Formats: sequence, structure tokens, C-alpha cells
Amino acid sequence: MTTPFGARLRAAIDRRGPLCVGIDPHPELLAAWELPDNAEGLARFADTVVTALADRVAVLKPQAAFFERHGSRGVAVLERAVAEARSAGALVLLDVKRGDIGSTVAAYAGGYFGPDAPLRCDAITLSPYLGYESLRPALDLARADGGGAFVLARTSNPEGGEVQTARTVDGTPLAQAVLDRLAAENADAAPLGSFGAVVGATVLDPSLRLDIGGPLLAPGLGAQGATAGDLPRVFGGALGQVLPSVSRGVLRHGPSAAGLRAAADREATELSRVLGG
Ligand SMILES: O=c1ccn([C@@H]2O[C@H](COP(=O)(O)O)[C@@H](O)[C@H]2O)c(=O)[nH]1
Repeated sequence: MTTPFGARLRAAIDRRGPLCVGIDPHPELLAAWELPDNAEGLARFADTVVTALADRVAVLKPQAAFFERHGSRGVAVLERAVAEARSAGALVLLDVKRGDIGSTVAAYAGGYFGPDAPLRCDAITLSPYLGYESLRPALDLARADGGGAFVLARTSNPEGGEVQTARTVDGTPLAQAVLDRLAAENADAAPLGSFGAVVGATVLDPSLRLDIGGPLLAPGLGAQGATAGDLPRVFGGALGQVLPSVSRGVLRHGPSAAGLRAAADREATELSRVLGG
């Protein structure tokens, strides 16, 4: 991939609107779609979402956990879904939240970035809570491959604040320290940096400086209670960098492709109204 992820994401949002839809095959959703809770059900679920949405939303975000719980057959389904979504025109952000010591992070990253990577995708999620620099091998590999990463800063779950509002040795709140590192990562990138932060749409923390020069993935809409109308308050002047993410709020409108498309279109219209573009 020669064009950096940030530029490809900006172009996709300009073309298709600011929406990321998650592919989260929860057991409850498989049941609601009358699919078996096994690799076969998973494959039909993923295929339905990719066929319905990969040609219209900017980003699809498979949640790896729901595939990995089915073992190697689930991971094979994930590999196919990622490849098919990308070839149908969506950017794929694989939600794996990897984080470890640097040498292990390098091994993880080799699975996602590089021409021969089995799960080659456009971007992944990373957890910086073993120390931001432990992520360096993944950030470097992503950059070299024209890929990107979204690093957890202030997550949408209520427990996140226990850790993320704690202060570093120099007194900076941990989430802010992550955001500051990402701003440095994106220095000089235009029109949008390739290294984003995860900041939940459920979180209201006006003290956070969100101007990182890269995208802000905002999960928490729909099932976790946030609405599009909350985004201006949560993101303030950084609203133009926000990539809202919805999983169950769209997926519960399946299994028909028409139902999924209508739900995604409603979300995109509402988000475009709030975010502009
Ligand atoms: O802070 C975070 C980071 C990631 N997620 C993931 O996003 C989706 C949310 O699903 P919904 O059904 O829209 O609630 C899920 O895959 C999470 O693991 C998050 O929610 N919050």
C-alpha cells in the first residue's frame, strides 16, 4: 500500500461519510439471525455484513475476539472476511487490542502488516498500557506498509477511567500522555495522520487535548448508550477527526442485507449531520 492509511481514511470518509461499522458476531446476534454458534454460522454472518456494507461504509471493524472464540476455524473465517471486505472497497480496522513487550508486539504485527501477512489489514487497535514505546515495532511496521493503528487512550467502558485517568510520573493523566505521543507520531502528516486514538463517545472529559493530527475512533454509540448528539460535547474542536463506530446498533438490523444497509445509512446520515461532511 503506497498511500498512507491516514490519507486513505480521509478520502474514504469524504466519499462515504464518517462511519465505522463493527463486525461483532456475538452469540446473541447469531441466534437472532438464526445462525448456529459455530464457524459455519460465523462465516455466514461475516459474509452477510461484508456483502451488505463493504461497498458503502468507510471502515469495517471486525472484532477478533468473536472469531478467535471459535479457534482456528474462526480465525480462517476472519482471514476471509478481512480480505473480502478490503477487495470490496472498505478499509478494514481489525480490533485486536494488541499490547506486549516489544519483541512480542513485533510478532503480532507481522500477522497484520506486510504483503504476505495472513491477516493483512489497513489498521489495527493497540493497547499502550505496557508502555507506549513497547508498541514501536507495530507502529513502524504499520507505517512501512502504509497501514495505521488506533491506540487506546480513553476507552468507552466505565472501568477504563481507573487506569486511564491515573497520572504518569510527571503528573500527566495517562490518557493524555498517550494522546500526546500520538500527536508526535503524526507530526507533518497531511491531510490526516495514520496513527489514531480510541476515545469513547461515552466519555466526557473536557480536559483532554484531542488535537493529535490523526483520527479519533469513537466506539460507544448505540448499545453502550452514547448518541450522535453527544459527539460535539465529547470531542469539541476535534470533531472533524472523529470516526464514530457502531457494532450492535447496526448488526441487530440483520440478517437481511436491506436491513443492514438501511441501518448503516441512517447512522451515516445522522453522523454527517452532526459532524459535517
Ligand atoms: O473503548 C473501546 C474500544 C473498543 N470497543 C469495541 O468496539 C465495539 C463496540 O461494540 P458495540 O456493539 O457498538 O457496543 C466492540 O467490538 C468493542 O470491543 C469499545 O466498545 N470500546
